[in-house]
Amino acid sequence: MIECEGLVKIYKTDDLEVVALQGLNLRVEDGEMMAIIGNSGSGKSTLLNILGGLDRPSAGSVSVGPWDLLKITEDQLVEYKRDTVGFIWQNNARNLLPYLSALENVEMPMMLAGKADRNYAKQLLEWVGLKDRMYNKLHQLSGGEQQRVAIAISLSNRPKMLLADEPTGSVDTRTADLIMDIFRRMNRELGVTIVIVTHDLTLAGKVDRVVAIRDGLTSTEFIKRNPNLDDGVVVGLSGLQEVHEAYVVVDRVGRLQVPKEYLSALNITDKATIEFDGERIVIMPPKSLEG
Ligand SMILES: Nc1ncnc2c1ncn2[C@@H]1O[C@H](COP(=O)(O)OP(=O)(O)OP(=O)(O)O)[C@@H](O)[C@H]1O
Repeated sequence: MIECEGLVKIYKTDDLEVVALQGLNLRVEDGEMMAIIGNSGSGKSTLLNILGGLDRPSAGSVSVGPWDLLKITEDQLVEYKRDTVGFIWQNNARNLLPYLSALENVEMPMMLAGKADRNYAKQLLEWVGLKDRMYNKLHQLSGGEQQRVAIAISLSNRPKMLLADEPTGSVDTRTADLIMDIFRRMNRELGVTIVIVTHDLTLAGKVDRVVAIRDGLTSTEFIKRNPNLDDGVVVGLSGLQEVHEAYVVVDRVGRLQVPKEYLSALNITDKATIEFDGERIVIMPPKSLEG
């Protein structure tokens, strides 16, 4: 479904260039539900905005299904966003209309797209657990309930891919669990491909595959050892590693990212020695050329 290779995004301001993505590789299969984690500023939102067609890549290649997002025209982009992508943000509720009911809020984008479908709108609200609240005005709903209305809206165009940027960032743990259950259902029953960007490792631990981004590059992949086990409680990165196997990502030309803390522990700055002993590849500080 998603293929990024050597994806680069440079933000240019008057006197500054920020390289937010520096040649990122990522592949997401059709029907997969996965998470992207990474420190603040590592490029997660940039990647999601590019995948959602909200921002243009600078170089490299990125495609979603049949769409090449580097070459796509403005008109095609409108079509792509309308038909392929569903988007969920942390504070979606601010994009909702408080004086309309939950149902009217879900119907509104359908009407704007010329595809009004009251029954489907009702079904979506039922799916997100708001069957009994669909006629309530938005302002009568709690923050968590509003976030679920937003999820229903993101599915109203029957997207093939759902992109969620910190979807549980402003709700409590119980609501976060509920939202994850909704995602899982949408993924399993409707086959929607789901990409979740999160800081929350507990949340990330609930999906089968987690990709970590560091400095605008995919650095590590965590793959669940037993995908049939739904969710053990994951606490911190070590928790993630208990349920998931961690792999360093090696790109097509053999590049991989060595964690900064390993490099600084060995005082490796710009060069290293690399040796192959038949079984392992060993990276060491450069050998002195003298003596
Ligand atoms: N519109 C912009 N103009 C200039 N620089 C930007 C812009 N958007 C993002 N950046 C920079 O690009 C880098 C990646 O930002 P991005 O928002 O993708 O990170 P993130 O991993 O989503 O962070 P967070 O978890 O804090 O949201 C950062 O250095 C950021 O300052």
